[in-house]
Amino acid sequence: MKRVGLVGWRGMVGSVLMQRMQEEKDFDLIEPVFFTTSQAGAAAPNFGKAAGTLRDATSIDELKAMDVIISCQGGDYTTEVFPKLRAAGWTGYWIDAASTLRMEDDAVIILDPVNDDVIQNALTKGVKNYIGGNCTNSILLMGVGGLFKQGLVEWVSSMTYQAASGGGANHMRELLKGMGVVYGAVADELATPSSAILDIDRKVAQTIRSDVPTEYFGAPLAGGLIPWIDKQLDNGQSKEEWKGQAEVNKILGTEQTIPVDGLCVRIGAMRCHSLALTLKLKKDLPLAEIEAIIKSGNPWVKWVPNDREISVKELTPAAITGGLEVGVGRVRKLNMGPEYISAFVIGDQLLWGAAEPLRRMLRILLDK
Ligand SMILES: NC(=O)C1=CN([C@@H]2O[C@H](COP(=O)(O)OP(=O)(O)OC[C@H]3O[C@@H](n4cnc5c(N)ncnc54)[C@H](OP(=O)(O)O)[C@@H]3O)[C@@H](O)[C@H]2O)C=CC1
Ligand SMILES: N[C@@H](CC(=O)OP(=O)(O)O)C(=O)O
Repeated sequence: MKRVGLVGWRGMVGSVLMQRMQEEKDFDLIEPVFFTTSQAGAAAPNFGKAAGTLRDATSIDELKAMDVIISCQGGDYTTEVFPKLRAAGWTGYWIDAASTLRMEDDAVIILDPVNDDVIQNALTKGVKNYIGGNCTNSILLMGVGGLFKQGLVEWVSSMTYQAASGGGANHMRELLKGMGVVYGAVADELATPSSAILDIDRKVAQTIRSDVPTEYFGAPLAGGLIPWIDKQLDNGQSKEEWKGQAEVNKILGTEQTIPVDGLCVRIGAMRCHSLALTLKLKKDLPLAEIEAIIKSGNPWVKWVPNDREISVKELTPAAITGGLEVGVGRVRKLNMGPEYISAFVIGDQLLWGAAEPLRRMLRILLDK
């Protein structure tokens, strides 16, 4: 049985991973060893299998004893520990949620329903580093990967609506606190049907400007949005926007770069990222054929017909959150010409966007 080191298991991505591993009975197939950066020596969690005590996640000797390590601990941890571990001669498999190693030549970005061929090819070549993609890109490809796989996409513009969870647990809390602060400021007026809506609006605007907490997001998110995610690059893109083209092409293993660009925006959803896409296809295909190709992309595509009633019910964070289905809808031809189509893609960014590709990579290794 393979010894699998789990680092970052109690964080947000890690907790979702543990939940999925229990659901899929992955613990039956491995000897889990739990690591920590803060509580070494304390009792390890029991996810259906006793695992002794927590090991020190910075101990290269302890880590070296693992066949596989899955890290959801974050980029700083990877930067600190991974090079030391390899330098110490460790040849096990490293599976990671953090972006640190994604673009390295000796690493593969994993999203097996889309790029199993790339993963299998890398395994054959002896590649040992398998890194989860950026959540937005993974959801984009889980949604409309079928069109990419058939070589039909000339370019895609992706305008995103990204959930608070992309920042982490504290960001989700800040969003909820902010919602509470806004509501609290006008609770009395709301309880009084005769109160003037413009007075309520003025009070809400003032509250958002001055009282909504901004410690983690740096700007008020409740009742608003933030049109920038991640660092600023010299070319005017945000780092999140830069990842689009870089990662999508690496995931697909394209020989000729497919342009991917757009604006990434944080909105007040909890854990569903959405993308409004404009795709330029290489040819004018009937909508029915486009639908069939998108549906054939993978079994988790949830096709939503371009119908008002169904879209507002099925293509929303409320409908999609907590599940593995990736909603794809609002697909129609655009005024720009017959090769231009729109699509709205929505997925739970903690599942396909973070934990699930890591879990499935472990399974691929166990089945090898
Ligand atoms: N958030 C996301 O949507 C995505 C995140 N990722 C990547 O995954 C990595 C981890 O992200 P995320 O899970 O959000 O990070 P978290 O901040 O939730 O967890 C990271 C670590 O913080 C420590 N920690 C300290 N206090 C607590 C606490 N009260 N509860 C739980 N853990 C605590 C834990 O380490 P210890 O047990 O050692 O103390 C934990 O493993 C990052 O590199 C991120 O880039 C990738 C894709 C999407
Ligand atoms: N940056 C993403 C979340 C994330 O962790 O991305 P990455 O794994 O590329 O750092 C967001 O904020 O929604």
